[in-house]
Amino acid sequence: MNTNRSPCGAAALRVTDVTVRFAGLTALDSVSFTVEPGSVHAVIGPNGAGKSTCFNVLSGVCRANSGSVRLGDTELTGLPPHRVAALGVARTFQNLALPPRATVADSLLLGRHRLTRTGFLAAGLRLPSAAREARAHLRRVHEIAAFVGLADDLEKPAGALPYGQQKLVELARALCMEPRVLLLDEPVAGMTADERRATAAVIAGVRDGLGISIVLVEHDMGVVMRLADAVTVLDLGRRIADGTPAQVQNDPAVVRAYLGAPTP
Ligand SMILES: Nc1ncnc2c1ncn2[C@@H]1O[C@H](COP(=O)(O)OP(=O)(O)OP(=O)(O)O)[C@@H](O)[C@H]1O
Repeated sequence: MNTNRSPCGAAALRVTDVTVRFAGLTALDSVSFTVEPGSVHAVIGPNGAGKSTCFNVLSGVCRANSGSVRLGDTELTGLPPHRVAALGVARTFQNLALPPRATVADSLLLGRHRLTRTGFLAAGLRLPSAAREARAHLRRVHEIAAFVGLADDLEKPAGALPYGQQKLVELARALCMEPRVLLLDEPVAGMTADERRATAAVIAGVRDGLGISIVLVEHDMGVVMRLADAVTVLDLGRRIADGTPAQVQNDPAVVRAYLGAPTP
């Protein structure tokens, strides 16, 4: 697969002092962390820690009350989701969001939509430029499907695939947007052990082979500890630890947050 397609090269994703309040509840309290280019950065924490809220801020679904999110020199703060996606931050969803009857190929082509230059008039008139562009997108869809291991499933309805493969279709669709940063919301939730292993290998391949930065919200600590280069731990909306998997695993504040032990 051509691995040199990220639009504007490597850039750090900087989250600075982000605060989100919902009617009196502070879901994120001045949270900061930096996702280094080409790394897997996990955001973990017990239930209600603020992980989904953080994810929603990064993807533009949720507006922060204060603080900023920047990708390299580009300000993402307050932009709507489609603008954030256009600037190179793609996301997958915790629950599958695939059109059930569409084939895998069509689902992946949906991911190419923002990169399509030909207007609907040229496409409708079947101009040669439109046909050339459509062929190039289809070629790329085939490359990405092969990269994630879905090459033999392109003509199947996405909704008929086993659950683990449907999640891979979602991941492949996000890759079809040629992102610089990929936000993965619980990518292995509900999977069998084999599916978890296969998906973890694909995620590592995306980082190592494509150089795309990945932000991972995941409850499966085995996957987090194996895959992540860095981990930010949230508890009750606050960042309580930040470091390598080994560092945060041994951090007393993290142990307390997960075990619910009282703070001395
Ligand atoms: N739209 C909302 N309105 C009001 N409160 C919200 C909203 N979204 C989240 N919250 C609250 O904000 C806090 C953080 O929630 P969030 O879903 O971000 O945590 P989480 O770490 O993703 O939890 P989980 O692991 O259970 O999914 C929780 O107390 C939650 O109830």
